[in-house]
Amino acid sequence: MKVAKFGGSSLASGEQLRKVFEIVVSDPERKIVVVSAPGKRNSDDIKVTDLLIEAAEQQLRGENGEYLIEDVVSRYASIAEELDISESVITGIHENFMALLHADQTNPKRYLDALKAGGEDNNAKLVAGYFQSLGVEAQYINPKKAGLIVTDEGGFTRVLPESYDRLYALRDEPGIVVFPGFFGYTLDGDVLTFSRSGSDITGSILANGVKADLYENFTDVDAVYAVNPNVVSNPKGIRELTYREMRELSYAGFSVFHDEALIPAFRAGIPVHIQNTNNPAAQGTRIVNTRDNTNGPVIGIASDKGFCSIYISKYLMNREVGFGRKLLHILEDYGVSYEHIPSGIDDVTLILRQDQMKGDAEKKIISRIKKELHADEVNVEHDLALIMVVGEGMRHNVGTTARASKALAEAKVNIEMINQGSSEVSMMFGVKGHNEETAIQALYHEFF
Ligand SMILES: Nc1ncnc2c1ncn2[C@@H]1O[C@H](COP(=O)(O)OP(=O)(O)O)[C@@H](O)[C@H]1O
Ligand SMILES: N[C@@H](CC(=O)OP(=O)(O)O)C(=O)O
Repeated sequence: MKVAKFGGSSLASGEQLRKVFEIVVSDPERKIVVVSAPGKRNSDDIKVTDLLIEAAEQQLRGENGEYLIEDVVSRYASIAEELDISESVITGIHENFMALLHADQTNPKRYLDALKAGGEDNNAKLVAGYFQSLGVEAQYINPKKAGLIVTDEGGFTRVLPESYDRLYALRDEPGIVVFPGFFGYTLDGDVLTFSRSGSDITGSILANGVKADLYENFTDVDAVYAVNPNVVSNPKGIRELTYREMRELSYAGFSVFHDEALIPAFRAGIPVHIQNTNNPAAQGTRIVNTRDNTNGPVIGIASDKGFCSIYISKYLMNREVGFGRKLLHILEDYGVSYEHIPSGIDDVTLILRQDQMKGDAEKKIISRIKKELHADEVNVEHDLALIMVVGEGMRHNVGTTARASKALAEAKVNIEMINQGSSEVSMMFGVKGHNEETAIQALYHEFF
């Protein structure tokens, strides 16, 4: 049995849905179909999810977001029209979105999540209706009915482990199950969405729950490429990646697959296959536990912007018991998490996502570090990009760091920090945000 997830780009128009249908029915093993909300039809388009977020925010500001809901509904209507799906389906979708828009706003986060989730929920109904109209046994199944139970952990949606056992029963449903991605229900019956692009997570949870043989993730590229194809043209496609490599690369910026979507499939030993809806004959990329051929030290290079670093220096920091704890406690007081902590004898650097520093949080954090920890020096650097060079082969190859540093030096990119850390499959370089693309191109040409 296979779980097939289709992303927003695969569901943006009637023409795309036709391709999805052909793919699903061409393999009887494709039993569970997870869908996102309609995505962009071209590069200037807006995703349905973004329209829904804007509509919710307008309502919460006391403005009227109804015109945005009309835009959203017209997206479903044009798909339905292209595919000759009964108008009553669109009437139902319109009513549902209007009810969500005018729902109780006492808890703004819950209100926003419910409206956002409507994008995938209504799309699953539309896709199931389309499959039925072509004479195929298919049904929409709601995550609450299926038992996809989630919880809110400090603002992050996490699946509850008991969901997996409940979801197993989906195996026995008749025909094809069309399941909306991106959200689940709390034990109290509230809708909670995963983070953006979270339908990949739903697909992985379902693959684990039904103990699928394969989790197929259909998108709009022939493969996961060694670098972001928007930064280097025609980059090398990757045939096989390990879970660990993909986890590092998706965390560090490969937006093609959500970084939280690997763990459920990985825990159940289910391989993930990333494929192209627009070219299903292409080989795609398989994500597996181990791969035989390491093909040189590096398999991919990812990057992400929007980081800052706090450098703290204090003579004899290494001898001071509790220094790290006190430092991290200050961050905790402001609800700030860290990404990396490279350290030396007398110094430590905290690398954080800059957007967490709301209001005067940064000022307060710095002043407390200075006062409470009696630091000799505290410096903040903004607008950093982190570049992750990843590959299982790195463990067996000598000189990879030297090659990377040389390539960056030749491209005149100053390395702000290096962290080889405890991960055996990656090394990280911090560079100024404006050097990100130059750095990626230089590293790509060095290793590929
Ligand atoms: N290394 C990479 N390999 C392939 N695609 C990548 C990579 N890095 C970023 N991308 C981008 O990810 C996009 C696919 O992800 P996404 O837009 O979320 O698709 P979907 O609509 O299927 O969810 C590609 O079109 C590509 O622009
Ligand atoms: N529609 C949601 C969830 C999702 O997974 O979408 P996509 O498959 O288009 O990345 C979002 O835009 O975040």
